[in-house]
Amino acid sequence: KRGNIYLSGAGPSAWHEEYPVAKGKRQSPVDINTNKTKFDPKLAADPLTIRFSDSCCQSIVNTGISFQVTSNGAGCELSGGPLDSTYQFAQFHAHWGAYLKTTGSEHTVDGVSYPAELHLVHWNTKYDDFKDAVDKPDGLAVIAVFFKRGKEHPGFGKIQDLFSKIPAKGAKVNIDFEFNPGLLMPPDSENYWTYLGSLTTPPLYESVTWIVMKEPLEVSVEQIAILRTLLWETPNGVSQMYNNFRPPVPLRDRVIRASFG
Ligand SMILES: CC#CCNS(=O)(=O)c1cc(S(N)(=O)=O)ccc1C(=O)O
Ligand SMILES: [Zn+2]
Repeated sequence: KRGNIYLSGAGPSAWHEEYPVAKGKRQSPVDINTNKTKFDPKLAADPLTIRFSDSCCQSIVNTGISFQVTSNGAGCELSGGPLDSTYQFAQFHAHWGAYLKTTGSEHTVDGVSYPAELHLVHWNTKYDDFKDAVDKPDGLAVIAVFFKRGKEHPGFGKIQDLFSKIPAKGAKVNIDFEFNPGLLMPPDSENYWTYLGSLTTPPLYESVTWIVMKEPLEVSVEQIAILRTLLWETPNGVSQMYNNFRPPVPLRDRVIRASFG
């Protein structure tokens, strides 16, 4: 089915046909070559301030390419570090791979993938709203958190319990319990890499300041499998959602800065 951007045609490698910016100068994701990152003491001097609240997540929707927990952003703001203004939390979603595969994340570290990657999307409050910010060069800031297999993460499990209620594209349910997205930050969220990039799905706007946490978050192997119980449309009908990630693209003329030495 044409609707599936990862499975229709040649997938991500064909996106440039409809979205020429796919071959642009500040596309995402990228491989983070830790020998070429540059420690920037300014990032440590003005620490990234990540504020979330218990009441900021309203609903969860199946977007057809991932789940998306949406927020009105109340009390959830991001500032400091590489950011010159305050960004407000809008939604989080994830990307993941296939059964028994090690791929799944979008960013890689020294060529190594994680099984999944969480994205917490924020928009620059200098603009009127998300829609106004989404295509501006400083419009969005996305925190990326790698998932690695380990101990169970009960907090994320509460979100995954809702997956069975959103079986198809467009399905949406309210979140009627308190969920603080701060639970999804790794224990140490001072160490991150940052670079100027883009959305990793069409329309691929070059509007994202990426903040990639160095430390992954542990979730259980069962929780990684539960991601694949979400459903999406494919050329062969409705099936399990997996491999909804764009592989890394060339870094071009960019340097990835590190908040740590
Ligand atoms: C118009 C437009 C737009 C972008 N929307 S998004 O920032 O929520 C987003 C961001 C990303 S990502 N992977 O770049 O953070 C992926 C998917 C989405 C989405 O629409 O579902
Ligand atoms: Zn994403």
